[in-house]
Amino acid sequence: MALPWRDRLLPLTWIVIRIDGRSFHRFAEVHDFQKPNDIDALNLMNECAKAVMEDLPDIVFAYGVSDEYSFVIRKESTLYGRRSSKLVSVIVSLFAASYVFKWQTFFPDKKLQYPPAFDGRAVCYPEDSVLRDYLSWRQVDCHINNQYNTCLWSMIKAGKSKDCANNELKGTRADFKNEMLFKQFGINYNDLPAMFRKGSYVFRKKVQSNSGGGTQVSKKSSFVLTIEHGDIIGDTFWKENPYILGIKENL
Ligand SMILES: Nc1nc2c(ncn2[C@@H]2O[C@H](COP(=O)(O)OP(=O)(O)OP(=O)(O)O)[C@@H](O)[C@H]2O)c(=O)[nH]1
Ligand SMILES: [Mg+2]
Repeated sequence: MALPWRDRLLPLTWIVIRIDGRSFHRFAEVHDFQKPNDIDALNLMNECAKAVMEDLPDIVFAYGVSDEYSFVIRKESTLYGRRSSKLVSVIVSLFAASYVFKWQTFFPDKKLQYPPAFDGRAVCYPEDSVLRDYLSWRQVDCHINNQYNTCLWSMIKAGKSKDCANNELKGTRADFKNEMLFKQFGINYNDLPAMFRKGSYVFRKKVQSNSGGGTQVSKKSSFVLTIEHGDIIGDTFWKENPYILGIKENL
């Protein structure tokens, strides 16, 4: 048994717990997910992330793509004594249980064929800028994979074998793929849903409301767990929402 202090994550650092679906290549096949993106499956992932964040307020942000989700726990958190095994296992099991619990809502006509499983790992990021770099990296990965898979499945749907399509795409650049999608398949890549191109993120959105009446109207703000899709690379998103990570410097 690991000694508890060995399991403790470095104090005052961002903790990122990344979970990933186990053998989701097979899971997607067995459950006949749309290729390359299944809207219902992605929405189900997003709702599971939201459920995890509802349960654990110390998670301030989550970013998800395909079968993975990264949960960001605030620097000052002392949740479960910052024990890695406890944090990872609680988040993974809560996510997997939510996936089964909510399955029927997203797939009312599909039976869940077997229990899904997720793995998880914890990484600490002491610097705010490195946490932002991590999130940008996951979003770049989403873009690269999605652009590749959109080309691949357009070619396969047009009659090419998977091997042949993979060979044709090997080593090609982003602009080549964009042009191929447009010229051969009439797809303007930028018109595809942002959820496919940019992934999804969950955070507590600040909403302003008026309270009181007559001359006593005052603005009140509250925070609502929200799922959105868009750019989190660069400063714009974080400048517009500085309260999410509480990072004010260097913006
Ligand atoms: N058709 C379809 N497949 C998806 C979708 N989202 C995820 N997947 C599948 O899930 C896989 C996720 O990739 P990985 O996590 O690298 O592979 P994995 O099969 O889950 O294997 P391990 O994570 O190593 O256990 C993708 O390669 C797809 O096959 C989707 O929306 N539609
Ligand atoms: Mg996986």
